[in-house]
Amino acid sequence: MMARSAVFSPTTALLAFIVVLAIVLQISRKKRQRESRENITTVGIDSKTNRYGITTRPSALLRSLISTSEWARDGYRIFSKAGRQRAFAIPSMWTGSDVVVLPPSLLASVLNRPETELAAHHAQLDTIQLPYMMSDSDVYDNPIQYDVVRRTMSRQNVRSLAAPTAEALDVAFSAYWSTPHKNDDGWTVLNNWDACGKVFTRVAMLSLVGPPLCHDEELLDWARKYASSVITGTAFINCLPPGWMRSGAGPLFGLQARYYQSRCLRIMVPVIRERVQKLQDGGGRDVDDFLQSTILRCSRTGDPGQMNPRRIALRLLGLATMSIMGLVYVFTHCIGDIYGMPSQKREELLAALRAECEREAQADDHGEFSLLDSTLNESMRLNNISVTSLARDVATDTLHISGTDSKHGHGDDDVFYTLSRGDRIVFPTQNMHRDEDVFGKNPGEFDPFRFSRELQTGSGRFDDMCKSLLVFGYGKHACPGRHYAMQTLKQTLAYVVVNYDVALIGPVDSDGGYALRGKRQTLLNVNVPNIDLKTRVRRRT
Ligand code: HEM
Repeated sequence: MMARSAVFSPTTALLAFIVVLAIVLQISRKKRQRESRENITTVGIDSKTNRYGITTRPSALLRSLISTSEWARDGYRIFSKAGRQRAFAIPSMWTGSDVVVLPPSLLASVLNRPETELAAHHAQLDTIQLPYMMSDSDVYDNPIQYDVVRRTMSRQNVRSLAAPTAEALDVAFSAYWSTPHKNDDGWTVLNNWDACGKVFTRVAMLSLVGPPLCHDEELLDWARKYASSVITGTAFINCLPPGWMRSGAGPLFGLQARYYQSRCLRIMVPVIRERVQKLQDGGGRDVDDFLQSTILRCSRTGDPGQMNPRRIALRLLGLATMSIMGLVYVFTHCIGDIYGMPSQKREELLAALRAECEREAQADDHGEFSLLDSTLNESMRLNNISVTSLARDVATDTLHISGTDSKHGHGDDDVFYTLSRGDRIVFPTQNMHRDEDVFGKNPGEFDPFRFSRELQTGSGRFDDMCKSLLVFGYGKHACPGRHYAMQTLKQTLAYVVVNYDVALIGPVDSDGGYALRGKRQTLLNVNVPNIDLKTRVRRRT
């Protein structure tokens, strides 16, 4: 009773009222944007007028916190599907106005436009809100570390990372997935998110900062916490309306991340300083790792400020965060998908995966596409980090985009969209990934054989499926870490399947499957991961 009355006290109610009022005023005062765009219907507001009224804008933006997923699904069904390919818009608190959702047919022509027309930078920063979490703006405004990823993690180069990654995985699983928590019956209870987080932090830090830093347990712990707090901080910051409310309250949500960042820097900077010094003294030419490549890239700028060890450490920490969170998000969902399947199907899949791992271990030549890839692709297809993605901002006063509409079935009509500076465009990736016309029947179901089956039929549809799988983006800003990410995910999945029995803890259906499988919560544009899911794991060998 006491706790209840404290929550609903008059002071709390007044405070809540003031906060809501401030949000409404802030949104209402937002600079006048064009109320409606020709040829673009806004889903989520009065469909007859397709216009915002005095109260509809704040209310639509507030509703976007819980309705974005539903609006994107409706918009995709009505406007974007293959038969139609029209753009639509959805109100979003993220931008404090509408975001324009373009149809899949425009992917290639739009995402390869020059930055002077459609800019990725600001929209990407808004996706992970780094300015609130990182103390040096040059790190994200001038991301020269991306060049190092492009070069060292190319398809050809990434193979050399497989052996050290395998070693790191063995150390990580032995340390984090087994004793000392083991019960008498050999099972260990783990929090899925944390347990996978620890494994991937170790692996990612090995590839990015190398020894001795990647063996420092304290640093690994801070780096994992930093990555996690960037994700949570971003989710909350994006729910604040842009403008004074976001810039005022955003730093508070970034405080935790900044604290973890300072702990990481305290450990990283002295080691990086030594490396920089060695290089400046003419030594260290024989060292060939990601850290060294980053230092060399910084030195090539000719700007002494780029050789600041703290700045270099932040560049690596930013990349580590992108890697850790991407890998952990994908893998925790994959564990949920595989071990949440109905028991008979799960056992069939595990047997097939283990047989494949055994074959691959013996073969010199690894298959181009395997059941491991198929399982991971299928899980990534179903578990998008966000509802819409690949955001870009219009960087010219007016941008014309031409498309087609085949609504009436009489061939394609040309359609022109006119966008203004600052308008944000996105693609409906979550709905594209669940499109029956592309991925076949039961597109909402986890079918780990889906991709490998299509490949075997040789129908050619497999190529279309892959082109429509946008987990790593598309075009010139597509993820440069994707080859490394896929290789590492594959190695990790093989390791778990071969070495562990895993069971999800939670309600079970009559078919032996996890009763809550496929249930997702979405906050604004982000699909919130289930960070409370617990598993029981037992070493098989
Ligand atoms: C499963 C893991 C990962 C996923 C799902 C993922 C996803 C993505 C996506 C969708 C983009 C494109 C964003 C856009 O177009 O706006 C992207 C960009 C990027 N990713 Fe990843 N990523 C993952 C792992 C990694 C790793 C391991 C690294 C580096 C070691 C990395 C580094 C980057 C960088 C630097 C960019 C920006 C590229 C640019 O703007 O030109 N990612 N990632």
